[in-house]
Amino acid sequence: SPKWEKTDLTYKILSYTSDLPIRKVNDAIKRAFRVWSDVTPLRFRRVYLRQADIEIKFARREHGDGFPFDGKGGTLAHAFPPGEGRGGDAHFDNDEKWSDVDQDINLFLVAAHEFGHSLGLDHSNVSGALMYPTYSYQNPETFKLPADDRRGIQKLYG
Ligand SMILES: CC(C)C[C@H](C(=O)NO)C(=O)N[C@@H](CC(N)=O)C(=O)NCc1cccc(N)c1
Ligand SMILES: [Zn+2]
Repeated sequence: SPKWEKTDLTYKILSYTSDLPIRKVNDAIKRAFRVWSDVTPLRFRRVYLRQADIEIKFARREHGDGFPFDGKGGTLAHAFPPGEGRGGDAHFDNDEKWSDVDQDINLFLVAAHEFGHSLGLDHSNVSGALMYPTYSYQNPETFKLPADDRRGIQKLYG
């Protein structure tokens, strides 16, 4: 499966959700990247003006990549595997109710899952894994990367 051939990756946030303050979105995304940099040699740096490896945006319905979102529920977000151009990019469905700590859709958890895809991981069939296909809420304060996900990312970048 495709992987990044460099360890210093850049990301850029192109748009936001109105459900959360900008600083909380920035922080959730920063913490979601840290899930993966904590267990690999990968480093993530935010850029503001230049093009980035991983471009992040919130969008609804058709948003220019041929994979339209579907309104509230269903698909929450999607991300492209590593590569040039839109490779690595992560899009979040702006028709979801994004949350920081309570039970709506937790942005940190979804972003951590999407960035797994951005780094080259597919879905896992291990229930409880971050890369399991369906979302289940867990307290982001006590989040610990499950063993299956750590194994998967270290196989790619260990
Ligand atoms: C076919 C894909 C475009 C589905 C899409 C996904 O997997 N994106 O990465 C997605 O939004 N899946 C939902 C499935 C669902 N509505 O339950 C999901 O929760 N994925 C994000 C997610 C977040 C956090 C943890 C886990 N395990 C999954
Ligand atoms: Zn997924």
